Amino acid sequence: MGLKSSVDPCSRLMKSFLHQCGGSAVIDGGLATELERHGANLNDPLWSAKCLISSPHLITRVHLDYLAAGANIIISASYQATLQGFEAKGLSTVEGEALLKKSVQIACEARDIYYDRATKGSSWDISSGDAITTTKPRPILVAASVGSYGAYLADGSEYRFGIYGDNINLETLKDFHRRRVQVLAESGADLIAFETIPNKLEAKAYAELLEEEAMNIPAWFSFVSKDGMNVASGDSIEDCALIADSCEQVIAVGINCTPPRYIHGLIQSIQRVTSKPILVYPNSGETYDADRKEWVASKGVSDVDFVSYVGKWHEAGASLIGGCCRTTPNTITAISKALSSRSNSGENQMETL
Ligand code: MET
Ligand SMILES: [Zn+2]
Repeated sequence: MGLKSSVDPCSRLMKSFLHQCGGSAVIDGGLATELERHGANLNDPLWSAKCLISSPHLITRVHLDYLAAGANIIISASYQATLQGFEAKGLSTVEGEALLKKSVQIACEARDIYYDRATKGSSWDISSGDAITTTKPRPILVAASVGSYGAYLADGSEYRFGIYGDNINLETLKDFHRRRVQVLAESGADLIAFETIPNKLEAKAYAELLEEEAMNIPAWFSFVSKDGMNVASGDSIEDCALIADSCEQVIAVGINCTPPRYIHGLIQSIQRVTSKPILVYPNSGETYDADRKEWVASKGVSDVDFVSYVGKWHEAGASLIGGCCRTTPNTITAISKALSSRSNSGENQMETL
């Protein structure tokens, strides 16, 4: 199923998707860190997008693992895939654009494979030899990832400072992102996931691009915070969420790659300024050392701890919940179970959607 329609407003479509999911939807977990766990070496300016060239089969495998774990939304491997980054590797614009599209194709193919397996089920009609459909497939969306300008810089800017200096302004950011977003908007994805947005300026650049280029695709805006009150640059989360709120194509607003302990307060702040659905997909709580390009394990939370937050986040108003860096298919299985047990026990808040 898709979210695109020229008739219905984007927001109504998101609400209907959530309704079909039983009131809340499961986002997948960390993609890049899961690729690494499977042996990929992502110590490269392209990070997970390196696998688009070197090991696309691994990306398929991780998407399939997240689908098996219960994800309703899988996010493509384009977080750090930029035309500028591909060019620095000696690739042409045509080749770069093909790789962007490939990231979405891989996710769509994984969904097809998953649906195919799920609809066939495991039973067979002995007399005819036909497969008997035993499972009703759940709705699954493919989100095309767009990482921030800081992600392209590949120095952890989006976390560390969140601001890009005097040379970067609204127009520079729009110019930087324009073609990539246009290509992804035409790639067959159901929505664009603007991830790890570290400041107001970049949110504004995305909102203006979506409107000015009349891109016919819904989007979500997801911010990153290091203190539970502001986004990484120090801009307030409310100001950022307001920009998302005023953009018609934005179907959900939230937070990703932020420690679980900050999420509850951030949901409350976002809720004060928007009635759009709220999404959260925190990281494991570990810290990323951008100089050494590795995660420092000391402050992480276990899957059990992570999942103990899920009910609270849902109660506070988040209707799309998943995981970001260093979360795994196990985390997503646990989130999926936690959300469906809430929905089965009648605790989900359908009336608020
Ligand atoms: N969707 C991206 C990933 O999981 C988000 C990365 S946040 C630094 O790889
Ligand atoms: Zn992350």
